[in-house]
Amino acid sequence: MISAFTGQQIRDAEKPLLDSGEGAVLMQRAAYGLAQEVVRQVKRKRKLTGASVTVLAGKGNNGGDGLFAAAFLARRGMRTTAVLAAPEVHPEALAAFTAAGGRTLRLEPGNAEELAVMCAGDDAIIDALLGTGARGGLRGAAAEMIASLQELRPSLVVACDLPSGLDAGTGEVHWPVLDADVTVTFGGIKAGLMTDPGEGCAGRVELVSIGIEPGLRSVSPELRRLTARDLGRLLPAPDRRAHKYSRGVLGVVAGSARFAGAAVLSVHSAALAGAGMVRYLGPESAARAVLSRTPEALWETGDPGRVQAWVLGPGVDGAEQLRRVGDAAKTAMDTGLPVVVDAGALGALPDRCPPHWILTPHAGELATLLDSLPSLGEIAVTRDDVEARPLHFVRLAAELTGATVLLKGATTLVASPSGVVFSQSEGIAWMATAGSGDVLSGVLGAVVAQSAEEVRDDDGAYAALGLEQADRWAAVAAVAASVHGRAGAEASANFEGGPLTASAIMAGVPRVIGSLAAEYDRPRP
Ligand SMILES: NC(=O)C1=CN([C@@H]2O[C@H](COP(=O)(O)OP(=O)(O)OC[C@H]3O[C@@H](n4cnc5c(N)ncnc54)[C@H](OP(=O)(O)O)[C@@H]3O)[C@@H](O)[C@H]2O)[C@@H](O)CC1
Ligand SMILES: [K+]
Repeated sequence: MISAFTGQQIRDAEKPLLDSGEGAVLMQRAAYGLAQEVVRQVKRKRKLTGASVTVLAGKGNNGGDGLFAAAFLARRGMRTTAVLAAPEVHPEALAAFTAAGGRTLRLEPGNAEELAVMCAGDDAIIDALLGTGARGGLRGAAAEMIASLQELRPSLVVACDLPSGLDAGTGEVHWPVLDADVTVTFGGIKAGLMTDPGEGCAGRVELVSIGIEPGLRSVSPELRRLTARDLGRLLPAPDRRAHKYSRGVLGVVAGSARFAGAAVLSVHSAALAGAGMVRYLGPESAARAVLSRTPEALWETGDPGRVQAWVLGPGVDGAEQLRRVGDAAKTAMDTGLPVVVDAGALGALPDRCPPHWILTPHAGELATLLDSLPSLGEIAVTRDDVEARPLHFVRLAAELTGATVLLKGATTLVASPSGVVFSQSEGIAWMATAGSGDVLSGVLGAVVAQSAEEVRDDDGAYAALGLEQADRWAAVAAVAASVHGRAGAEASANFEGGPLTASAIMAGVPRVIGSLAAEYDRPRP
């Protein structure tokens, strides 16, 4: 599992080392790691000697890291320029930079655009204006220069610790921000690099170890991300004694006469993601479409019989389907079954949900959901608000509803009611397509139905993540989000990176699950 921390958590971990006089050593390690990454990137395109690099240096230690890194690059034969964005910058770093032969220019009111044009053609730019000590975003000439550079699209931007203007803890962004190709981050990954909009500005994230890591081991991370290895361990797989009922039976209330496709996608995805059986509840017209795509499913017209989990809501429309949603929700509440609540069912929630109810809104649906909660008071939340502060709002929704909340997006966040948050980002932009969410609901339903026992087992794979039982449902949802994202990314790769349909995402699910199981060397069923 990858852990990410707030700027403050990182600074707290640094403190004992700073107090014992090791600050300069930490900075050297950070600067060396940063310089090495620039070397690697530049060498992919050309010879290092004579290549040009400009470091944009702010007044704090982030600027210090950048200047020390540039001094190293000057000694490796690169043509180095420092644009100093403050009257005073880190004095030792500046001295090292000048001694290595670097050229310095001062950013002043009036020369921002000229400097941007000058360095936009360089082989690399290091953004070392603001780091974890930033309050708010770039201002004045620095903001002007960054805005101009962003328009000029430089060929390689390496952010020092984090792109300047990004909040290290929340991922909230104070524009303008220069999009990085690579962010070299020190000591621990900053949470703002694993949640939007920050993650969208950070490019690839490289972690450089500087020696503070032992101090972070006992810290509860701000964000968690499951790796392929975690997924291999957590994904359910049947054993030899399995039968279809023990495997996880999923009840699905989805679709309607108008939106039959949502039911088709949700049910078929659940079947492909390994549910032992899927029971479908809906009108005859939708049921016909469901059964023609998934003959394995059962159309339930009366009492649906036993299930291990429910999916409620994709494509539901009209009083009849809403009544089925209400009936299933009541049964689930009475019997303690896990439920995935999507789309049309999000408006039919009880006042308080348990953590094994997983809500799956996108940003607009989350805004509507929050607005409908009396506990939020008079505050109105819009889709733009959620998109600007997804980590804040997904946590708030989980806290106020009591449910686990999965917020769909380029980076998918899943929050437990107590505030444990997972962030998965395997998907690709082509997945923002009609029906993609219906596929996720089916995959999640199948994973939930198969995992319920494992989640409750205090010696099981979910417990091994070190989470309380109520928080483990967020990990279950993260597993499904990751499978969905990987299926989309792999399907697009099969089309040379081309566009996707929801059906193509769905078709990729079994292969992803199979290859992830292999990742953990788990015997195949
Ligand atoms: N600690 C360590 O040993 C290690 C730290 N490391 C590195 O240090 C970075 C953190 O350094 P930092 O604490 O100096 O903060 P940083 O972000 O560089 O500068 C902020 C300064 O700028 C100012 N300022 C604030 N907001 C502003 C704004 N919007 N616009 C303009 N100015 C603004 C503010 O000054 P003030 O205005 O308060 O006088 C503040 O002093 C960290 O990201 C990592 O790269 C690594 O080397 C590993 C070892
Ligand atoms: K920076």
